[in-house]
Amino acid sequence: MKVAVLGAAGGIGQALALLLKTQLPAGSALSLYDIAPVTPGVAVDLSHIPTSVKVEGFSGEDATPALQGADIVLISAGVARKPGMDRADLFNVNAGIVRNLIEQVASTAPKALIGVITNPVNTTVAIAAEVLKKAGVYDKNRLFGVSTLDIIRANTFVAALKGKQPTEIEVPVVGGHSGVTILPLLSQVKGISFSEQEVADLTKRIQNAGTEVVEAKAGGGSATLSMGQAAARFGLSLVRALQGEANVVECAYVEGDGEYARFFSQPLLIGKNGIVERRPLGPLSAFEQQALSGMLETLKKDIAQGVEFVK
Ligand SMILES: NC(=O)c1ccc[n+]([C@@H]2O[C@H](COP(=O)([O-])OP(=O)(O)OC[C@H]3O[C@@H](n4cnc5c(N)ncnc54)[C@H](O)[C@@H]3O)[C@@H](O)[C@H]2O)c1
Ligand SMILES: O=C(O)C[C@H](O)C(=O)O
Repeated sequence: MKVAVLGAAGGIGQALALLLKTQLPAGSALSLYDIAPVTPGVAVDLSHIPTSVKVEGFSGEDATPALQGADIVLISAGVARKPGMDRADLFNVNAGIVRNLIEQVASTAPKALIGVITNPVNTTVAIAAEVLKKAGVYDKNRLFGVSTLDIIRANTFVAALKGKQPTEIEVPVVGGHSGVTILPLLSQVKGISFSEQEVADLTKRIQNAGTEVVEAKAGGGSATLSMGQAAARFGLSLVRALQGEANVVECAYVEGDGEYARFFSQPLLIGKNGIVERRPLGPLSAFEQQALSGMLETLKKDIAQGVEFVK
């Protein structure tokens, strides 16, 4: 099993690489790439941790040496928000970075499962899909926008509010990954009920949690450590699915049947060839139904921007 991390010298990339070095199955390979010259050094640093995971690091303009034989590619290359910015403000820089890296994935690891972390995810995943399509290698079952951070945040905030262990809680979060497009399905959390006020407050907090971190870091970037953990959870789920484990289910932002929008985050059953089944959202409360219809215009606009960029 080979996992490549693109953007590996960054805040997310380094946290993710550390978690993968310590948690990938023995015998795996971890391949780190970043434009920054420190990247081979990050790999040497990690290589001193005593696990049976081989680490290599590559820097410069060419990502392909890192991508040779990759089964999974996780992409966090790009710029992060500063206070006062929306994720959409990152489009001008990150759209080109994602296009360039996906072109290299298309030529070097066309069968890999790809997880896009780089923001704005609602748009960068559409860019990735169009680039892969142009290269003739697009498989909608193998491309994922990583929205796991919304889920782990939701689990944390619900557990804190209700005096539960965070590990006992699993909140499905659907839609997209920015502002109103983030929709936690609190009505589906087993064994817990919420007042209307709690639902309104929790939903808002989960939607604004990225901004909470950006403001707290005061110009020093956005979520990196919690995102590293979220990306590791998602990446390790992909690993388990590729290894043939049954019942691997994660929410992620993927191309579906277009019922709500072309790309939409929903629960997915993942197997050896990527997505096996897109699971329905299940019953929604009136609040959730309203939030779902309210997000669609924004989400569709974000997606169209990505499609237009590649045309
Ligand atoms: N999906 C999510 O839930 C989520 C959560 C947090 C952050 N993010 C996004 O992830 C991205 C990275 O965040 P970060 O905090 O790690 O940023 P960072 O600035 O710490 O790291 C980004 C890395 O990308 C590298 N890079 C830039 N251009 C590159 C290129 N062309 N090729 C290879 N590497 C390149 C940089 O050298 C840097 O090391 C941002 O776009 C951020 O908004 C997404
Ligand atoms: O908020 C950001 O800009 C980063 C990330 O998307 C997050 O949710 O923390």
